[in-house]
Amino acid sequence: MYQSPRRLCSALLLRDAPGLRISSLAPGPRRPLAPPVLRPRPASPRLQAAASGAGRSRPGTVSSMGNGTSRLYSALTKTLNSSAAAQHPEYLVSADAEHLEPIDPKELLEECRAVLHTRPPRYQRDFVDLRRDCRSSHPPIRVMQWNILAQALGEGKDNFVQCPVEALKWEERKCLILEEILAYQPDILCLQEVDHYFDTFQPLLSRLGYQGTFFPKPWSPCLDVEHNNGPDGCALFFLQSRFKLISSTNIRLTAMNLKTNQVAIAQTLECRESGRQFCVAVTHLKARTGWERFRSAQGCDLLQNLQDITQEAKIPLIVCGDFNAEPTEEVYKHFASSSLNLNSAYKLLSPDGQSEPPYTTWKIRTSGECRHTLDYIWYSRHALSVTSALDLLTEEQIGPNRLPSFHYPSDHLSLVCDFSFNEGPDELL
Ligand SMILES: NC(=O)C1=CN([C@@H]2O[C@H](COP(=O)(O)OP(=O)(O)OC[C@H]3O[C@@H](n4cnc5c(N)ncnc54)[C@H](OP(=O)(O)O)[C@@H]3O)[C@@H](O)[C@H]2O)C=CC1
Ligand SMILES: [Mg+2]
Repeated sequence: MYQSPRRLCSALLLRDAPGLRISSLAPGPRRPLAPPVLRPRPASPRLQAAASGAGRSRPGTVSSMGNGTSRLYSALTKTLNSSAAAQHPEYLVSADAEHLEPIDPKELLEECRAVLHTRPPRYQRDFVDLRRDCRSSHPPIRVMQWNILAQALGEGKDNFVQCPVEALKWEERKCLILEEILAYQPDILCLQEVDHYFDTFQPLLSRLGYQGTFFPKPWSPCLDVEHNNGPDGCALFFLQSRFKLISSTNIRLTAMNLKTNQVAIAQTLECRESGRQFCVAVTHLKARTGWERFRSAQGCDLLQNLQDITQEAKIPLIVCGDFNAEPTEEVYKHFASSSLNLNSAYKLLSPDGQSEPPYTTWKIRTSGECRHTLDYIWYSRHALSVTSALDLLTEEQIGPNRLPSFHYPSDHLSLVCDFSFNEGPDELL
């Protein structure tokens, strides 16, 4: 397959030919690139998963011990029964991850692919190399931003009129989401619309070596949906092998001095390799047209909180979010011109580095087609550099029925960037 010099290796190896499985994890640019391995579809994908030596664990991810296949099978099937969290709405009480056995990411990926074997091939997205002069001696920090679509909203409220209900079945959609996370292997994962934290993402991701935090919306619209799985909210995960948690703040955003239904999580982390500290935040601002001033006020409140947490920008910052705002909106302009000195990472994919992508979400509702740029990864431009970013899906790949679909689990695309700390005079704010 041809790849332009700026393209790095294929990230999600998902064009399964009939009778063949493609198996490999997606290394980022800092990792040696292994081409996809095509091999015959095994009689038992789960046995194959246990036996497979293809792919690589990332440094810091844990390897399985003993009978990985059966443990993994039980891990995944356990998450299929998700009513427990809805029956026990102690949303802020975390499961005791210490007692859960580690999972090998390769095995979980194979397990997901086995569940998804009837789905159409997923599309490949490539990392675009943005390194100008990368002087960092430490491995980059990979950050994923993703509104994964709350299950209750997708099935009960969103009205994706061109998306068949079967495409939204949680048992399979969950595996599509996990497959995407496992393919890109982020060091930091910032999610919105998470309504399966305690029964799915927290237990599975903690077994992959992540530490997670969840902050639900106070009045989640999910709770209005029959058979909901609890409130949706923001979740922030980081790899414990790479970072140490220094501080964590759950923020209920205010607008015009009133508490709102929108939230954020901000954490200060320390890199274990370099000892450098930085702050990462995740948020999901108020949706819908007519709420532009409200979003703007929420953005100002978040910026104020981040000023305090970063000690007036002394600590480098990464902010991920579904801002529900096009770049023309006031809240975007507040972020672009803040004294925190932020840049939006995905602008760097444009030829002049000045334009946001044409869309990060694309869906068809009863009101018609909704194609918008709403999701962003902001970063401290003087302290950090974006060394690569995952390209978006093309219109053709997204398809005429748009998102979500049988081959993509959310109406929002994931954004993934690799960051390095600037070394030298640039890092001074
Ligand atoms: N019980 C109570 O007293 C209260 C209950 N509520 C509940 O909360 C809800 C509002 O919550 P709030 O957080 O302000 O919600 P938002 O307006 O922020 O939207 C909530 C979700 O709806 C999605 N959405 C956006 N546009 C549409 C659309 N056109 N059709 C369907 N879904 C859409 C958004 O997805 P995306 O971001 O991907 O666009 C978002 O995740 C109320 O509808 C009510 O159900 C709220 C306050 C009090
Ligand atoms: Mg939504």
